[in-house]
Amino acid sequence: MDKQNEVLLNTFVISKKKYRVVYNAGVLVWEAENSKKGKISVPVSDIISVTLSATASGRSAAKNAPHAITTTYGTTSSTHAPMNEDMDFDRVPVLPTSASISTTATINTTTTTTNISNRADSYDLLHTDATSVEDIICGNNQSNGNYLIIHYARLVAPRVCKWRVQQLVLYKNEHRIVKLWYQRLSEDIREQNRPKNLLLFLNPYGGKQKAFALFEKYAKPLFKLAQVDINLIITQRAQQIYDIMTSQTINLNNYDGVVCCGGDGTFAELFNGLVYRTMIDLGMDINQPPYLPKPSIPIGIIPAGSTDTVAYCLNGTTDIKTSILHIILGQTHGLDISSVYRNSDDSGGGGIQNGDDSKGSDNTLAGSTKVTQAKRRPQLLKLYASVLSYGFLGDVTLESENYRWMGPKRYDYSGAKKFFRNRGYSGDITIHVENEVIDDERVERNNPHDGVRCLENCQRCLDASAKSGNPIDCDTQKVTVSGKFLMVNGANISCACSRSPQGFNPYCHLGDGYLDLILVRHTSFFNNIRLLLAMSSKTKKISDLPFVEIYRTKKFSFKGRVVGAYQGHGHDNGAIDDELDQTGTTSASSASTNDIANSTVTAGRTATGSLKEDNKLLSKWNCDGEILMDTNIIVECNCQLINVFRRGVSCSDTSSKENDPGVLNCCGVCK
Ligand SMILES: Nc1ncnc2c1ncn2[C@@H]1O[C@H](COP(=O)(O)OP(=O)(O)OP(=O)(O)O)[C@@H](O)[C@H]1O
Repeated sequence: MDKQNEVLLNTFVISKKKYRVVYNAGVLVWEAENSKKGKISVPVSDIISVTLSATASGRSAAKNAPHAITTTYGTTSSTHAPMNEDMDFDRVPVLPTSASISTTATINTTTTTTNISNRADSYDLLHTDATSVEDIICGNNQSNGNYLIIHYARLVAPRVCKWRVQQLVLYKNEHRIVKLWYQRLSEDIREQNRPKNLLLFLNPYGGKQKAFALFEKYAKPLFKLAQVDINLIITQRAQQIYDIMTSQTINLNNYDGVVCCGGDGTFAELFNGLVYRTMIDLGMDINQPPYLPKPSIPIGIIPAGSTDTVAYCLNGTTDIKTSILHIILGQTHGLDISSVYRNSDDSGGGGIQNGDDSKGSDNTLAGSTKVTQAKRRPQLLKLYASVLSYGFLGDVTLESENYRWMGPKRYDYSGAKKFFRNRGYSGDITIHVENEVIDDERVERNNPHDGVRCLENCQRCLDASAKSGNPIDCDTQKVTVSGKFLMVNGANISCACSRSPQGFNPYCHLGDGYLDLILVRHTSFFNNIRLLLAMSSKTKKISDLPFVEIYRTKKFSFKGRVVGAYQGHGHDNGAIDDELDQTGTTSASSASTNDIANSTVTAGRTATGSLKEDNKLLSKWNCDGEILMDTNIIVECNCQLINVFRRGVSCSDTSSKENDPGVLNCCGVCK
């Protein structure tokens, strides 16, 4: 019979009670006989491992097998003590499954070149037929075992999106039947598209500097249970992940994925390195690439940083076990990545990828030299996944680096200092807004306030993925916004985190190809307090505040302005600031915005003052937590440029109006 239609149906004993157990069409269902308790079902895509055992606990002599770990610290190697078997596992006992297959379960961390053949061996071992694997795993005694131990992942706390490993122990006195179930489930698990070999970078320096301890405690036992080989590289310095990824010494074809254990900065190094590596492999000019190529290998993040915004937005939580489980289960989805380019007058400011700019090559603020500039591509500075922020957040990041010894508290300290100063930052922003004509009326195509969150199986992201190779021609209008801002933020994702559950905009999507540009005008100190309260609220959104504007766009450019620098005015709450707050403008046209007030000059082009003094009056861009030295930039969102291990967030709040079946739902942030 066709395997898909073959139904396994038997009675097993679970915790001394008889259960009817069915396995059909990739779903395992168990239901107590003579009980009103409901059925429990688990899809095979959530089953992590299945073991045949002679005992209900699954313990065997193999548990005591020594476990050597060799870890690469940058370029030097050292050997660790055997792995601690008594790790927190949500009280699920660690089974002998992988412990007995030392080549599989060992965390292989010697240099990548010497490691490959070992990993290949272990991989082959895992892919031999079920009987021989069973013999290896269980030993002769245990191959006659009548216990089938199944480990699976389950969403145990839907409101906070937490997943955990659960254990199901099935017993039957007929070994033949238990073995049949074991073989069938093992086979179906092997057919799942899951990573078997991962390259893992660990940043021991980020967050509370506990990444290695967290890895040992949570990641190692889970990878061991799922029989995933890990090549672990512990970083020794900043930028090392980027350097390793872009060096051709590492053969990415030997891995099913590259994962990092750290914060947003560590993840940024990883995907920057991966995209640049892809450009290098394709022989592209990495400084002025004509387009950004999609890497073929998926990446993942195990949160161990300070804010862990990316992990929170991918999984709806910064819970480390949840992230590891999603990596193990191997589902991947596209994630938008935004690219930042230098916006210098001679860069042309346009001509970046997708032919999108063939129409808009005059996207620098001065649009006069269209023909010559269209051919020049601006210089690529950096890629980011969460947010690019100018003004308040840029200054906080810049200053907080001086207090890294404080750990995550450094942001509170620097943030408070900057908050009380309430500085404003002047600039001109040109936003490419897409329009469509409905009933003879030109309306904005993308509404950032549409109330549609990015949840599991997000339709908006699925549509974007289907269209990405086939861009839709639409009417793009340039909107110019000038004035003084507390912050200018280009949010690639909602940027929610445990401290800001709604982030900048809870309706921002992970893979729709658009970023949300959030402009917070410079206003009173009282309004800043309102902003702070909204940012930390579970229900309020900052877009409800009258001094916050959100634009959904694929592209924007920014030029900072030094205001009244040589008129003897201070820039912190000075009279001129108030004056300029009122002159802040928004105009929807493709006209140049060079006609700005006489008292202002565009950064880097001051006529009388020194560049150094100008720079003091400007802010810096915070790009995924790192500082960018360029002020004048062009930003583009690249639809689903990278594939990340994530499942998407299932929404638990069924009472929410946003989750009506009729409303378009998608992946993102749990309430
Ligand atoms: N061994 C190391 N020594 C010093 N710096 C390192 C090392 N390894 C990585 N780094 C750098 O540490 C920086 C901060 O790391 P990361 O962003 O992961 O932590 P974080 O800033 O505490 O967390 P988050 O970004 O989530 O707030 C990264 O930019 C990375 O380049």
